[in-house]
Amino acid sequence: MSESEFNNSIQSGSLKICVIGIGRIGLPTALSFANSGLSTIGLDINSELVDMVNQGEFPLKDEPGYPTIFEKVLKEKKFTATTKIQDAVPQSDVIVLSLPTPMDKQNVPNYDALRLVGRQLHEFLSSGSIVIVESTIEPGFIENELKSIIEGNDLKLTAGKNFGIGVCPETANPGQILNDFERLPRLVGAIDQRTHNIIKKIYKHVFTVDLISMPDCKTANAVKLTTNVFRDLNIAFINELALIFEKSGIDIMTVLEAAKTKYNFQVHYPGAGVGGPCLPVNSYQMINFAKTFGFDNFSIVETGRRINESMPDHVIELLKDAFSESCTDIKQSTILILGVTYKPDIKDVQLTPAEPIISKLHQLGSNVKIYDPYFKNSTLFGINCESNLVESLKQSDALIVVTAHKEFHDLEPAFLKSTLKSPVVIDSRCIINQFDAKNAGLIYRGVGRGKL
Ligand SMILES: NC(=O)c1ccc[n+]([C@@H]2O[C@H](COP(=O)([O-])OP(=O)(O)OC[C@H]3O[C@@H](n4cnc5c(N)ncnc54)[C@H](O)[C@@H]3O)[C@@H](O)[C@H]2O)c1
Ligand SMILES: CC(=O)N[C@@H]1[C@@H](OP(=O)(O)OP(=O)(O)OC[C@H]2O[C@@H](n3ccc(=O)[nH]c3=O)[C@H](O)[C@@H]2O)O[C@H](CO)[C@@H](O)[C@@H]1O
Repeated sequence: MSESEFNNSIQSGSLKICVIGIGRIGLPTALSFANSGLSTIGLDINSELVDMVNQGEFPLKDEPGYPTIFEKVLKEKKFTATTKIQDAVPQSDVIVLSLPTPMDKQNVPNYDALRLVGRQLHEFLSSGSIVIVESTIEPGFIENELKSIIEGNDLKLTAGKNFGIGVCPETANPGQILNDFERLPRLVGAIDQRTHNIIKKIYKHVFTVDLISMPDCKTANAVKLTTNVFRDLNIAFINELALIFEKSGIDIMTVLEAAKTKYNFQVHYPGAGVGGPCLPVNSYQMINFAKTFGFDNFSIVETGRRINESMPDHVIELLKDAFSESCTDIKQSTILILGVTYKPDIKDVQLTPAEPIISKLHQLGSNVKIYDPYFKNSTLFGINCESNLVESLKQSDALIVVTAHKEFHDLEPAFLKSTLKSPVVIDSRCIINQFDAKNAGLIYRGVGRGKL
């Protein structure tokens, strides 16, 4: 299709969209496309997910606004899902890739899903189509790998000639994706100007947010990584500062609240570690990217990762210190983990720091309980999660706040003192007032807080 034909098909609503990967990001993306009036097919290898969606059950309960949009586009028959790429891709004009880009156990980024789908697109992509990669990838992956995979060796497809490829990196934040889709600017990069212009027209039609033109795909992907690695590093700085302040009797939260008054201080908070599918992975993507240019040691990013990955150990050290004060033997003790998701108020445990904390407690011979409002009556990390907070506290020798869900902010020290078997509280997110904790008779340790 020519640029003007794409424009006409957007306005007439005849443009056909296929979103490949309808997970946390891809499903809301597909629904937003459908909600803009464009018929959209969601493609996924997870047949249970596809069946669930086609039966009208929305899987992302923690994404406000989307259950309503989901019902609307299903009723309008603007959205369906399938596992069959051969049914979805040939009839689509625009293919959006929202595929996972995880890392392996050695922290090496894994782009196999994109490579596999790239080979399938070589087989099923219709001439004149546009491929838009929303997944978070290293700069250059499109230009140096994916483009050639889709082109293949039979000259059937040539990028810039009979198909276009570009990127619009994801910027949404789990738990508030709709809000972010309606608010946050999006980056657009492509292999040629025509594709760039078409992608901008499509995203302006669907998301109505500011679109920031980048000179090419790799620059757009570089911006995406830069912003998240910047965040990972800043958190590492505050985490290491927290260790120093603990020894010097300075309260990190008091420092941060005051520092926030400086106009150019961007506040970050200490914690049990940095989890999620973004920040840890994006830092290792950046490290991997640097290696391709001979920077075998992107030292500041690697140091930041080491600090953030050491925080679960620090939480365990705080527990050991508190147990030495309460003369509790960590072996055979029962420890309650409060909050197990990687960040507050969403149901997602990807790379959560709770996992290494739990594993280390088991190695020390402790019995671990989990209470998380998003995982009641579930089994996580081999543990049957608790469904009743009070009962869990009564059976526990210590409490570790790992993830500060909204509902934990009201926990009163006196209540904890009266319910815990022994009054030990490790607060990795500093949500409990340490003076109130002391006055209530708790043996309290907070990340970044000296002993009172
Ligand atoms: N989750 C976030 O907060 C977030 C934020 C910004 C960017 N991103 C990026 O967006 C991309 C997608 O992340 P996500 O969180 O939505 O992942 P996800 O795991 O929630 O969803 C990915 C989906 O792709 C499907 N899939 C995997 N291989 C497939 C294949 N070969 N064909 C079809 N479907 C396949 C999976 O079944 C899954 O449903 C990643 O690159 C991630 O880095 C995620
Ligand atoms: C599109 C995209 O890529 N969006 C990202 C997404 O990132 P995300 O979903 O991974 O969430 P994050 O908030 O970054 O948290 C990650 C981990 O870091 C811990 N943390 C956080 C802040 C802090 O001060 N101290 C901490 O210790 C926290 O507990 C958690 O484990 O949303 C962020 C806005 O929320 C965005 O900025 C960020 O670009």
